[in-house]
Amino acid sequence: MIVLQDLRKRYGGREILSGITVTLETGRVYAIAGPSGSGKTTLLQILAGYEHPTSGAVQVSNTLRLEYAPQDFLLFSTLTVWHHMRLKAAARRLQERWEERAHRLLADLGIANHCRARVGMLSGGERRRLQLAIALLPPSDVLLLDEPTSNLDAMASEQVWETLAREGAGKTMVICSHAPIPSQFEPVRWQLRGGVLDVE
Ligand SMILES: Nc1ncnc2c1ncn2[C@@H]1O[C@H](COP(=O)(O)OP(=O)(O)OP(=O)(O)O)[C@@H](O)[C@H]1O
Repeated sequence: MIVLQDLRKRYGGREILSGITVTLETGRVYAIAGPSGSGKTTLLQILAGYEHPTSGAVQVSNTLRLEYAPQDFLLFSTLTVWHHMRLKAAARRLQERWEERAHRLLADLGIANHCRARVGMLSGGERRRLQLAIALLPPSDVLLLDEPTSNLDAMASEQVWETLAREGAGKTMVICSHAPIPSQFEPVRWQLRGGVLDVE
């Protein structure tokens, strides 16, 4: 379980998040929509531990394994797709059969044929899918996904949602997206507006 208690975030004099209190239940999917600049990424970064709130509390059980797929590409342009999977495997100390799993994820996401390509050569949509494959590679309990289908056409988006439905089964997922999240996820739909989170 993840609990946010009166969470506030200010940048300079501006309050981006204005007192968010919510409980995220294990195994549920949370879809966060909201206008550009409303603070969706900021909220995900706080959940991921990349940003600190200005005030309020974030309680995340320390047994939970979180993986975060950011909106910006945190990738190395001179390394290949496979190098990135290898780096993630090393960072998470994966041992058994991670290569097999990595190949399957890349295939499911439609980028297996780019395994040996340098990331600098990939399109925005291919980078987006690599970013997701990296987040999905290790075992996890919570997936924090920022715009998982941006830069993707309808077919590639479909591949992403299918992969997330399979790989995310039983996990808590928090997904920020301007695109609608398929109803098969039965998401709790939130709107972030004016620093406040409303259930739709
Ligand atoms: N490190 C920072 N320093 C100062 N301001 C920031 C910082 N990070 C974000 N902001 C500001 O906070 C606001 C919320 O940004 P955020 O990226 O969280 O919005 P968002 O809802 O994810 O937007 P989008 O839908 O366009 O991705 C924006 O006005 C942004 O300029």
